[in-house]
Amino acid sequence: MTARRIFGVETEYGITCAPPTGRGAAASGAVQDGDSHRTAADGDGSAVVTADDAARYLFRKVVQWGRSSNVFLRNGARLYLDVGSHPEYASAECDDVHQLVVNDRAGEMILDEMTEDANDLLFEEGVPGTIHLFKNNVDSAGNSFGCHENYLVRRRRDFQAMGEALVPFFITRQVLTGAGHIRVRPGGRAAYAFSQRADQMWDAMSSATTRSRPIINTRDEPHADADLYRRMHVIVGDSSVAETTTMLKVGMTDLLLGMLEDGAKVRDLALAEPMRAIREISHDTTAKVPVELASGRRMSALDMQEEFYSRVTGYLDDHGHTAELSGVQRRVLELWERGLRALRSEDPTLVDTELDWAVKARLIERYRAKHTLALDDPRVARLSLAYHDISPRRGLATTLAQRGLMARITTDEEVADAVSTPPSTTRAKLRGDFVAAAQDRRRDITVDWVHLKINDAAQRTAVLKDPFSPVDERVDALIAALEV
Ligand SMILES: Nc1ncnc2c1ncn2[C@@H]1O[C@H](COP(=O)(O)OP(=O)(O)OP(=O)(O)O)[C@@H](O)[C@H]1O
Ligand SMILES: [Mg+2]
Repeated sequence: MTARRIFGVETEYGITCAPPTGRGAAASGAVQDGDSHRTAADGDGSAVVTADDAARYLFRKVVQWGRSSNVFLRNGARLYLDVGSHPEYASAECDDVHQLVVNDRAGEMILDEMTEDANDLLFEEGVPGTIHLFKNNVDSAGNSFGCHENYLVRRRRDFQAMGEALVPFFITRQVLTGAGHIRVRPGGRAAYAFSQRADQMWDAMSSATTRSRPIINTRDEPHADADLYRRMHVIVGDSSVAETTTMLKVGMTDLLLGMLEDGAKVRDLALAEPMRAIREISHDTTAKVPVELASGRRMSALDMQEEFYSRVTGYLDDHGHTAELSGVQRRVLELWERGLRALRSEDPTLVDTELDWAVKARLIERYRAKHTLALDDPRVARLSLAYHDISPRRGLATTLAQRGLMARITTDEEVADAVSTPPSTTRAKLRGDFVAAAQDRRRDITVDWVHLKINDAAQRTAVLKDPFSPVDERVDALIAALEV
């Protein structure tokens, strides 16, 4: 059996309040306002709601019931407003990639409902504008925000070495899992790139997040038994719109981690200049231009991803794991291989309903051809932004999926269910049940990834150091105490 692993994805969302033109952000020229102190203004100069204010409207109901803008939900996830006014949804702990995609999509649904409520509130108060939420990584002011992946790994002395083996993987996987980005080249001309996030990363590994923007954050905060585990906190990925891109991003990383945890070494793929390579690779949409390795060898991102793919599949075969792979793991490997083939044969149609960069490129190219537009035309920028708008009405993903232009692996029913139901196989189940019981009985509690506490005279607390366990008698007792 491939080892069971806990993982979770945190997504920060872009937020803006578009001026009221009645046409929605995609058509109205909305920009994302990342600067909370700036007041955006529409064409005739009338002020509209800042991103900061929009975030406050968004969280007003949450603050009413949770008395905080940092809450844990019935589905085990965390929802909060961090600095910089970017709403964040941190998925519940999952132990299966499909389950993770479902919990992540439930987060979009929760945030979309909050957006609709906030827009109703704006309307009621006579405030002009429509709030939009974007699952992307950069706003029009150039501010970057993240999508972090978390993987539980066993604690061992060579965590740093494992991280170093992963850096070239994370730098090159963007040719498969990048969200696609129209960037402005020096000199002002627009060009398509694989990743929104690549230009924003400054460090390979570091214990700080925002200041240095490392690929892997090495801060030691396992949210689990610290004697046994570490949490690999990956900062570098683009947020994914297509479910299949999330699936591949997390699934391929999980399989590679399994191989490394089992003792396999990947030392020969270290890059000479990782932070230069990450940008060059993002900008080279052929994925075939070589970059220099520490060994002096030159390989392209495509060569390197082919190498990672063949090492992972070779490892699985050699250790008899291939036959035991789950359905979603097989799907991950199949898409990984097909993505590589699409790049090698320069045929994006092989993946243009599944990998964000290809889905988006196709959308943009068709639109440009139909209206004879340059890549840097503002209408193309708005279309590209609307790809990330989470609203099923204003955003494009739902329509693309309905037209068969974007693949899905979940059903609407599964996602709707996961709005209020935690994953059943991990610690998230205990947290979700506890939160639900407290909400139903209007009891005051304090919760984080590890702790569940009833805020009464007795201050009963359960400490859940095992993220794999969905059952715990102490939590049953806590829930019983809530119910009396
Ligand atoms: N033991 C664990 N191993 C791996 N992932 C975990 C574990 N416990 C929780 N997670 C996941 O890690 C993520 C933590 O999200 P959170 O936003 O709280 O991150 P953080 O790094 O602790 O804090 P911050 O975002 O404030 O820096 C969640 O998606 C959660 O499901
Ligand atoms: Mg977070």
